[in-house]
Amino acid sequence: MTAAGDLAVATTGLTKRFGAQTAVDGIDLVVPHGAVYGFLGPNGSGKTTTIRMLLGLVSPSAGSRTLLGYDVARDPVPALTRVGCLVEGPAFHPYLSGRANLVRLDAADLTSDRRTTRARVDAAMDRVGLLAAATKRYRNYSLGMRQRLAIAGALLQPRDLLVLDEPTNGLDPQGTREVRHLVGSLAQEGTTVLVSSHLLSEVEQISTHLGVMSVGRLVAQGTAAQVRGTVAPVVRVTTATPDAARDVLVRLGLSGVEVRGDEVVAQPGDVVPERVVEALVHAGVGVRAFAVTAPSLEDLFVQLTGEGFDVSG
Ligand SMILES: Nc1ncnc2c1ncn2[C@@H]1O[C@H](COP(=O)(O)OP(=O)(O)OP(=O)(O)O)[C@@H](O)[C@H]1O
Repeated sequence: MTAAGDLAVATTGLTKRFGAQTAVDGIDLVVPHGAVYGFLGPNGSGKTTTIRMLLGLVSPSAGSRTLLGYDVARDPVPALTRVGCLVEGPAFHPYLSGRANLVRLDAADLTSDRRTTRARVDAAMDRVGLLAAATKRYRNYSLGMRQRLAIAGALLQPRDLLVLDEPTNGLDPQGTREVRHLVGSLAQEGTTVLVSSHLLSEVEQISTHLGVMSVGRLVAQGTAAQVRGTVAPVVRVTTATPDAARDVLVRLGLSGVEVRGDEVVAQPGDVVPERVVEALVHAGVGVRAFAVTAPSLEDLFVQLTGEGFDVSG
């Protein structure tokens, strides 16, 4: 058991009820220092509510949470001082430059040192690759640049932990790549990052750890490899007649049988691969390819949450 002090984020039985609805149901988050923790789940599964509790923006109905070893309820100032966050994004002024917007944002932070504002603003803009566009008006920024500016806003002070709620929501593929790249490089410098998303493709390439939410519960958590290991292997059959193949797999007793284009994917359970191939051939299904593989992240989420995830924007 790891002590909370060794973890960047730890929660115990964290719960939030809204009236009769339990939006977050007793979750125990474990985010080690240095991790990029992909906090995944379909819309409405409780990610934002969890993040708002972590940041002290709403109080939990039950349970506790620590950030960087400090209890958020008891010691909010030390807990939150070195935590940068992006939740619903700051409101930037369209007619001011990116730099002027960050100066305004810094002025709103009562703890910041005015003498160093300019240097910190430029360092943050440089960090997110926007220094060359510092004097450009915000309204002329692309979506990716706007989001990078928002992340720069979270970097005006030194941060050990960044909490980003759906940072690529609404971005085009180019903007998504920019933000993903930025998160990856911040992590390489040693900042722990908790990043939420309902889109698999956004976080799977950069996450060292995953937590998967489904209807308020944390249904899987661990290193990316551990989480993948919690689910069973899948068989994949590629064929010109996927519907016929699906019927064979269902008759054989495979579970989670799903047709995806010319591929049929299922969990074999106790049915050995030889038996599957034999039954397909016997039923006259032309098999182009057959494989037993570790589940893709998409398979994983279907198994864990019972829902398909959006694979892209
Ligand atoms: N202030 C509130 N009052 C009542 N219900 C709320 C409130 N905030 C969230 N909820 C409900 O709690 C559940 C979880 O919402 P939450 O926003 O945390 O999910 P999410 O996983 O972040 O989804 P999304 O990606 O859509 O934000 C939802 O059913 C939502 O309607």
